[in-house]
Amino acid sequence: MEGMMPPFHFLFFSKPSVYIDQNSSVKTFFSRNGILILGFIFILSLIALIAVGLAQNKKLPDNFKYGIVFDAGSSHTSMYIYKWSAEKMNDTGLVYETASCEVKGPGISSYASNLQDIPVYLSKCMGKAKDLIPKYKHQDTPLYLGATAGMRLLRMENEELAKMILSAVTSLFNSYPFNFQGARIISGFEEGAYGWITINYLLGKLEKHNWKNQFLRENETQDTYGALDLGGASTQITFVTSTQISKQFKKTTQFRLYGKNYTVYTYSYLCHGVDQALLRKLALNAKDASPGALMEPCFHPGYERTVLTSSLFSSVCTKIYKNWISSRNLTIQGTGNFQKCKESITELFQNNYCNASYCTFDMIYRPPTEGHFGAFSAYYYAMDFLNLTSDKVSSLDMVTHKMEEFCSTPWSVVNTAFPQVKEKYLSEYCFSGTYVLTLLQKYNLTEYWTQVEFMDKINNKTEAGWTLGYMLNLTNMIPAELPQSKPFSHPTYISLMVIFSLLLAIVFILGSVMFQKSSYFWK
Ligand SMILES: Nc1nc2c(ncn2[C@@H]2O[C@H](COP(=O)(O)OP(=O)(O)OP(=O)(O)O)[C@@H](O)[C@H]2O)c(=O)[nH]1
Ligand SMILES: [Ca+2]
Repeated sequence: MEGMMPPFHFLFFSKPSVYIDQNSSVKTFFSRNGILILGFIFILSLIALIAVGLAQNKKLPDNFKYGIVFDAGSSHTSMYIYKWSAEKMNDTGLVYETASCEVKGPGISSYASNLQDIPVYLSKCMGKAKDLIPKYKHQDTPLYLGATAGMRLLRMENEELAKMILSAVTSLFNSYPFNFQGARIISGFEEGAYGWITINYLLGKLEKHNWKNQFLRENETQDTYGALDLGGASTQITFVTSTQISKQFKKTTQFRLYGKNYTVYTYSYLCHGVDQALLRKLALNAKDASPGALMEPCFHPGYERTVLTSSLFSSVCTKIYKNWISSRNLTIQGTGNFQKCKESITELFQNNYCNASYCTFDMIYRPPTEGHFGAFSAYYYAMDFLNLTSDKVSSLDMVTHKMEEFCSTPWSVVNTAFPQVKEKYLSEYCFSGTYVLTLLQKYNLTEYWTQVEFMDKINNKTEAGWTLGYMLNLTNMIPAELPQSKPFSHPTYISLMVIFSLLLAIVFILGSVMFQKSSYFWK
């Protein structure tokens, strides 16, 4: 019987078999105990591996980070609180808006003559930030305030006053427990560029994963969206261009994001925001007004608004018209005529021209527009209210027809139909809708109506605007190079480790058994 295969239950540490030679009892003792020890080590290793795997994959308490940005615009100030997972901060699209707060009152530039009111103005939203962000995160939460066109205009008029407003904000924000990073006037160039970053980051256009969770390479990324922002005092247009632009124009910037280079054209037209445009239009037309009255095609028939003419000329954007009339009361009377309204708005743009290699109005060089555009702020407010967003209305003719109908509707009818809408907004939708169409036409974008998407909150969460891009940039949250992707996800890695360790252990035990068996065989 010597040399025969031992029964399989030998593997399970049965008594030494009867096949064993009496002389080899010492050897048998060692081999049996060796297998016992190996088996023990095997079970221990298995338990350890499973424990490591489970511990590693245990859901960790959420480690979120927060950032606060105040957008101090010309017409009003808003606060946005952003939130993201600390582990995934370099992925795209993962930072989102978790809360926002509308500061009650006008734009911050109107506080030039009452600086003492700035703490009251901002403290309600700051209180909200303190309540919403967990206390132990306050010190790590960056806080920024960026002021835009309203403050740019004030700085042109009185630099000292603009500085005093920012100092008042700085001393207030320094008294809060957040990591305050400064209050400043951002340039129109930054406003356009950060708006472009925001929408492309949120739309996932900067880098993409394919189905294997690998990053797509340079020429495989999706086309980016151009960004159109229409504020109260300025408007920005920003898009990636393939046109070779002479350096002298200084209107482009290079971004390297997630390993890809972008040549981005951006320009901010000061005084072309919707409030300043209306003021310029009224100031321009006031010279031809019969004493005390101004007929206005951009307001509904039956609408009346009385203004002091000096208020029309108080802005830097309208000062050039100042000498034409002395200050008096002026009653603006709506006539509700879309075509006339459009003609009068067209007068606000000078020298519109576009050929194959460049376009311009107001003598500003612009390469021809390319691709899709996301239009936000006042573009969205007007077109959304009028139900004229490009996904609802397919042709420019339809838009024109609807605008003609809306502008000619008597004010009493409009006012009764929308009692919940603020009078300022409601009375100006005919003007702002017409202004949006004219501006898009000046950009040569109305021919491609369906390529303009009017957007508000992207992914139903995060408002389109410059603030998110500003914070992403200042916190270095968008890497220049593509992050290296790992071949396996963490759970897959742990599972594979367990399986292969098990296999190794089994092979090892089987090997020792076989070795032992073969030693019987050669006896
Ligand atoms: N209909 C409507 N209009 C709004 C709303 N919020 C702001 N506006 C108006 O839309 C215009 C543009 O507003 P914003 O985009 O906030 O402008 P801003 O940031 O204050 O101005 P800039 O400094 O030029 O960027 C202004 O005339 C506002 O009064 C809104 O919710 N609905
Ligand atoms: Ca703005």
